Amino acid sequence: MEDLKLPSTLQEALISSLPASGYYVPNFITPTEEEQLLRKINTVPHPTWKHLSHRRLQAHPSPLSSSNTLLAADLPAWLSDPVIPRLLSIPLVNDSKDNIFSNSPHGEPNHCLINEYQPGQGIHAHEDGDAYYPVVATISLGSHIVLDVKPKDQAKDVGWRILQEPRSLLITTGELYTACLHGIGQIEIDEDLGAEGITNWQLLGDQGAFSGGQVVRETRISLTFRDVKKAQRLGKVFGALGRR
Ligand SMILES: O=C(O)CCC(=O)C(=O)O
Ligand SMILES: [Fe+2]
Repeated sequence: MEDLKLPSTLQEALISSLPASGYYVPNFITPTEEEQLLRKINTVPHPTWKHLSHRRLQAHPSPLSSSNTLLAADLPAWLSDPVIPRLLSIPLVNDSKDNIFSNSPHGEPNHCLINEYQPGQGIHAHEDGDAYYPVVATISLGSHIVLDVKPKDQAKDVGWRILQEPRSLLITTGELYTACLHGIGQIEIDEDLGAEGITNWQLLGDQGAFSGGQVVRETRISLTFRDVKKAQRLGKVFGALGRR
């Protein structure tokens, strides 16, 4: 049995050097769970992947409509279990029943984007916008990656680098979601890894794997779980059409 050591509250996982709030949990899933997820993701029928120039992606249960509405449906069980219950099991603070999605419109994630990056691929600096409740829970599979974060306010000449190990969970919310941009460099080797440049260095599960200062990327898959604010059940959509 592979043991998981989850933090007893999210405060233990707070990345304190970042604008509020980012949380990092190494080894959020086991190697066996990682393998099972990768197998599922890689055996979905080919058309499910949307190919972009610098990555490919799947949207579950489906992509958002042009008005940012989700056709509400359950996430596939292989994607939601055990990840979502585990995520919701971590209290925000001591002696609280609240978790990171307690105040979101649906009380839990209803959407998951799966991004795949080959070494040398990335995603330009962007914000995730207001289609979603401002919490993103990202699980990394297959390889580490560095997420670059900077304030939207260009006058602020600062930035942070978050190292995401395989099997880790990163939660971005608060100011980090609303006032910052995030992106992933299109490079094959991450360099300058260490306590100086990596903002979550003290929270890593295996600092030793990165202490040489540089690591070659392999194929990395991210699962980004979010709560889409506008979600409509199919019955309601048809009902509305019928009334026209
Ligand atoms: O792959 C990641 O970790 C980031 C993906 C991302 O920023 C997005 O899908 O909006
Ligand atoms: Fe994003």
